[in-house]
Amino acid sequence: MSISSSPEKPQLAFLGPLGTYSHQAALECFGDSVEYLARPTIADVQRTVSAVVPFGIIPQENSLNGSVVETYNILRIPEVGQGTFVRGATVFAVKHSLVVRRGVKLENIEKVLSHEQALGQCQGWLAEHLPRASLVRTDSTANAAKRLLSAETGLDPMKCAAICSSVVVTIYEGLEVLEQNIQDGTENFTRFYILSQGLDVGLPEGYPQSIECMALLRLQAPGDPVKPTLNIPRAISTLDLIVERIDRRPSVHGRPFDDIYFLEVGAIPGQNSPELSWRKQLQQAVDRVKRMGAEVSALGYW
Ligand SMILES: O=C(O)C(=O)Cc1ccccc1
Repeated sequence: MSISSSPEKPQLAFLGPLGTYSHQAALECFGDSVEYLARPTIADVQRTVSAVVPFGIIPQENSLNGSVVETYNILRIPEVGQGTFVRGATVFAVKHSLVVRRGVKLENIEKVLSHEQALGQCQGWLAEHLPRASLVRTDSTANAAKRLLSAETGLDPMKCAAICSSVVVTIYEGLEVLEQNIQDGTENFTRFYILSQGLDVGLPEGYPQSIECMALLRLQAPGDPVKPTLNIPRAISTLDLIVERIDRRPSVHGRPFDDIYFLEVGAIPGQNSPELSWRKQLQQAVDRVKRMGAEVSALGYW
């Protein structure tokens, strides 16, 4: 669904429907400089980024609940780092509400619907206030809220609640906020990656331009099972870069425990040679690790 129709604005795909945290984070970053396109899942956001829709935003990590698994699963696919690239990161403060159909009381609630991240960020509150409720995963928080309004079989909306932003009650008629700030901590932030089609497309107007100094790498042991397994810690130290975070997901090759590593890296201060761009320095580091037999690709720079 688009909420603006100016044809000259570039399009940006986000995890919809309207009212998700992805939507709010995107609005905070890009305001009215892009045309927003809601997609039903995080995977659909990545698939939508193309020559026609050059930008996307996907949740990457939450300060209470950790990495967004669906996003890291997507970062495993070869298309990321070839056509689609990570071009930036932004942090958004997340405050969850318990939202119900108007009139539903806490004692009526048997099921709580939300994105798995939101369910994880509110587990303490749920254990204390709704210990017997069953938890239902949805593709997004605002999708959970919308489902309270549909006549879905197996879901009695008068016995359900959604965890989402209180913003949804201003978008979808018939809902109300029962409880506010139910996340397990006063501080709760989600970090999002900005995606673009191609590496050299300029980011939308208004997005803070900065000197590139970060990158996301995907690192994996070689595919040939007869070769000795790559020493991952040694490969990481051979990069000789600041490693700001490491994530790990099972390999798409299907070899048990042969994981894919994701590294956010930056240059070591003072080691930058001024005549070499960050991308060239990174390429040299990647080549060093490739010579050790690793499969490495840069999934983006910012
Ligand atoms: O479902 C949403 O609203 C999202 O944007 C994903 C998400 C879920 C919970 C916290 C932050 C982002």
